[in-house]
Amino acid sequence: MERDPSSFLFAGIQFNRKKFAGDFARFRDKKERDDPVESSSLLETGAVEPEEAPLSAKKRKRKAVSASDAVEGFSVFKSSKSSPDSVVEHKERDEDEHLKERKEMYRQMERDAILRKRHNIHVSGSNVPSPLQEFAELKTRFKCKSYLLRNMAEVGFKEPTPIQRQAIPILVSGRECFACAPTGSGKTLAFVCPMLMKLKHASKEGIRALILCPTKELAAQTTRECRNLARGNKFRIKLMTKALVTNPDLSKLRCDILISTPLRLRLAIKKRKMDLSRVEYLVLDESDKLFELGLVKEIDFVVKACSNPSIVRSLFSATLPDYVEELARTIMHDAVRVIVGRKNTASESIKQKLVFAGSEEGKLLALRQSFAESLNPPVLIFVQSKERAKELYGELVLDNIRASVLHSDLSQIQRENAVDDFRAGKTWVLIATDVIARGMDFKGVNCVINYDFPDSAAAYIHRIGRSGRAGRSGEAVTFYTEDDIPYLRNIANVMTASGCEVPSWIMALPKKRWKKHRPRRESISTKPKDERA
Ligand SMILES: Nc1ncnc2c1ncn2[C@@H]1O[C@H](COP(=O)(O)OP(=O)(O)OP(=O)(O)O)[C@@H](O)[C@H]1O
Repeated sequence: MERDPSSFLFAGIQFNRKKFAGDFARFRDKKERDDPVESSSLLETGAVEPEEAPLSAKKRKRKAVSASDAVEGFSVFKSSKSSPDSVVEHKERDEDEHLKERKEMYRQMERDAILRKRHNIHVSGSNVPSPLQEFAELKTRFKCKSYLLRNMAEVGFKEPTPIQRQAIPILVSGRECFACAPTGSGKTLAFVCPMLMKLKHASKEGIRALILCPTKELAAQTTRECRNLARGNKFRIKLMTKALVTNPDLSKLRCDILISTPLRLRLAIKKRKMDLSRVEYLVLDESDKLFELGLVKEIDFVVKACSNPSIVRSLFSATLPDYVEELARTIMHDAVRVIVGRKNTASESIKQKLVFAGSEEGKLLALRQSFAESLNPPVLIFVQSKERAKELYGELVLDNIRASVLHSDLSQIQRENAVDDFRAGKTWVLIATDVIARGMDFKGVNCVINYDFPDSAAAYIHRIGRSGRAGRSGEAVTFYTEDDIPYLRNIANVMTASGCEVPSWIMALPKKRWKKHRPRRESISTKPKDERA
């Protein structure tokens, strides 16, 4: 028997149209009267529709529903939850909303990608929060309090730096993050700002946030910066000083933010039973240095002591070796990785130069010549040991150069004075060991001189990063002798990566796996060799 082509809707049902012709006609008439759109269109469509078809069918359905708006009692019907039509309508609206949301999400992702590209921000991780276009978004998107925006504006922060654009939304959203961005690019604000936002207001609930820094100088500087940004709020921000560590009541310490070096913190936990179980926010600043100092156990101890399950941890540095990333992944949960520019490169605003000085005597001559001819203070000079810092200081004082010196043999007060005098412009030259190579923010250092060749590429990047900060230009001069030539290539690679020219013979040197390079050097002195002590 030939099948009636109009009966496909009833496929699988044995329906004798001839026998029930009268009922069929009545049914058909009624359906067409009640629902003209639906009846004709549905009957015309095939059983299998193309991909877009459900949408158009939905639109048609909506039209049909709107036709019934005129039906008496419709409003009661509409409000009835049990009505199947209302359920369908809700479902459709939800689907529409969902579709709109998805479209908006894709548009936002596109905008985020453009912004990240413009600022050289690279991210990896799931659902990374959108970067900031401007600081004002902190208020609209994250309800940042006015005092913080005011304080940032007062210190002259007009727009966020790349690391701030990305790291702040990540941390404020409660996500963990490890970040690598050039020296002087504003990483401190990138972790202090979200910390203040998350803490909201002062509270006496134990220690709520903790920042670990590799040196006392950097811890003091970070404390000052936190206090400046928190002005107008009653946050209690404490620096872990020697006096505080020896305080017998340390176990009862209540503060919103504590800033410490790992060793002092370990002492405080072990000897004074300091409680870190309420810490909501942990930052490891200069994280690679913290791990490099042989402090992996200490850091692990601190991370475990911060046992609050909702803690947000973050790692920041201008250099992030792979092993630190791996460590970060082991301690962090669903962290976002943020890299600004290229990983482990120097700031592009620094003009870098290599100078062959031949011998130790040659270095002193070259330095004196530079002072006589071209050096523009403030100048920061790095040497490889405290003994050499003292020797060079002795020489420069003879030349009537207004210099100060900073090394680990000095008392804390003497170290602070050396930094303060240099900051205040009372001294023009600061001679130092690597103790201040990391994180120290001396505004307007014109030139960094690596009097002694740095002992690693990371040390080089951080040392020269004391100049050329916050978008200013700077200069870095690195002296080298015969002993340093095997290690030149590693520095040259950093230089070329940040756009500086390097003689081709240096680039042709063999690559060398770099362990610490700290050769024995002749003492710094203009005295004849047989007269030296
Ligand atoms: N948004 C901003 N606009 C202008 N200046 C800023 C901004 N954020 C920070 N700064 C300034 O930039 C300088 C460098 O900032 P910061 O010390 O945080 O750099 P950093 O990235 O931590 O550097 P390092 O790797 O050497 O530790 C500081 O003087 C700081 O006040």
